[in-house]
Amino acid sequence: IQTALFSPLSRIPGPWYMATSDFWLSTHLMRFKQTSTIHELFQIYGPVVRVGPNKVAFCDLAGMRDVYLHHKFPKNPALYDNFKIAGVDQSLTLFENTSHAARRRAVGPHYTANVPSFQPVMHKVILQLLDSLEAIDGRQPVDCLHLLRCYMVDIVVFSCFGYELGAVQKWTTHEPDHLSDAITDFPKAGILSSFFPPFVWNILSQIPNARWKRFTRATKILKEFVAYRIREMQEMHDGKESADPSTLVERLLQHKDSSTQEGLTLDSVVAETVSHFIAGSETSSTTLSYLLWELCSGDVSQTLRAEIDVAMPDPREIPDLALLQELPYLNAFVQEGLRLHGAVPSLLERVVLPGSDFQLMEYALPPKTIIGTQAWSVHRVPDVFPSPDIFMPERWLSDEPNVSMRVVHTMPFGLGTRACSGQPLAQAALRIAVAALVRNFTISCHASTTKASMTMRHGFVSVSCHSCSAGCF
Ligand code: HEM
Repeated sequence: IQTALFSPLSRIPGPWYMATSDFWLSTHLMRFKQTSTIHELFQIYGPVVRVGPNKVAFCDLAGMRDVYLHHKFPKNPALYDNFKIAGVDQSLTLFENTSHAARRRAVGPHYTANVPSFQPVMHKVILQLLDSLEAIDGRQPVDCLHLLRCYMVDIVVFSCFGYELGAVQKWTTHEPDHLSDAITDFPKAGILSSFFPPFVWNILSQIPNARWKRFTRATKILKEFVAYRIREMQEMHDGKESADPSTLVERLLQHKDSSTQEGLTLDSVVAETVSHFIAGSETSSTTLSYLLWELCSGDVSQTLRAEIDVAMPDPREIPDLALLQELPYLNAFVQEGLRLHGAVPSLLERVVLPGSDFQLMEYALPPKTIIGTQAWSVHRVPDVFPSPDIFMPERWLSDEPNVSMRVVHTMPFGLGTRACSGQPLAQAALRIAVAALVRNFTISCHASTTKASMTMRHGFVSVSCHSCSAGCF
């Protein structure tokens, strides 16, 4: 009664029961439906909805800019602490803006400076993937999400360590790949474990089933892999610093804070690197799977194929990134895929700071209110994106009216200082894979891949609950 009727948030519309307890929203989160539930609430209650005793969701451009760009409110620790790596912060989870800015100075330049130099390896991996598919020759359907995850794992591991893991090769030869499994398991195990006290989770993790044990030990597997490779790199360099660090780990090991001159602890380097494995592989491969799903429809794939056939005369010669980034229909296709199927569609929760005197539309929000918007809803505002549920790359072509308005209404990589640092790598990997696959294959859906099987399930990132849920092609 107190929180529903007498809280400063009681003027904000929303279902009455959601104002009484966070339990209701959690039930949707547990069923991987929080994002679509909040989207439905916007349609019923309007652009500002109270979704918990202390939580407000909104879908409004001015609010979006205010929260993420102007006020730069810190992240809600209750959500983001779940992504700490064995209790250690990484850039996604750092609460406070100053410590985040320092970490970002260590990480950010890696992706802005080095991505073009990763191209030879990205080309090598995608050619291995083409070879594997050619060997199958359309005789059986391919679980694309799994294969594309291997593609991304190979790229992200190379970007972190300069080491070629061979995940796509292992996929081809059916070798077990515990690292790729651990990357997939990590977010699901994180969500599941957050519903139990640690001692109960520890007991559950003792259940004697090999696959279940690996699931519950996902963080440990990732940490051990990263720590081992870091030791190997340190021994290789034998204390010598390379002048121009080309891998993420080298950059993190060399980093010194500009004011204190202190470096990062080894635990922080491990946590930061593990987080890039997870943030980079699952997100990009899910988005790629959805792009393939859209390619199964005739018109889009024909227009894209016509453009790529010209840009890529030799099907085995992947063009330079600079050229791919100039292809208007490929760009529009990727942009539209990120709009409809971006892998982080959910509430990016922030906390209103004391003293900020924050006003969201006509509502004054007290300090410590949790607020956020979600890409899923922002990307479906019908006034900005007519027929929002239809996949229509044409809406991004530069001669279309209102393209610049659409650009400011998109946030697949988040917004402001906390936006995705890996965006240049993701954008490159998406373009290279789409161009190579479209130039070499005709893609069609297996009977098991339906609209229902492709319905997105989302926690914080979109998750696939069984191996085929994001597409057999
Ligand atoms: C299509 C692919 C991707 C999507 C849709 C995506 C989306 C996002 C979003 C929305 C955020 C901000 C989350 C927030 O505000 O809470 C984020 C953060 C982050 N992403 Fe990505 N991401 C993708 C690929 C990647 C890749 C390839 C990497 C690196 C290998 C990466 C590394 C990160 C990191 C380190 C952060 C934390 C940034 C910070 O707070 O400083 N992401 N990503």
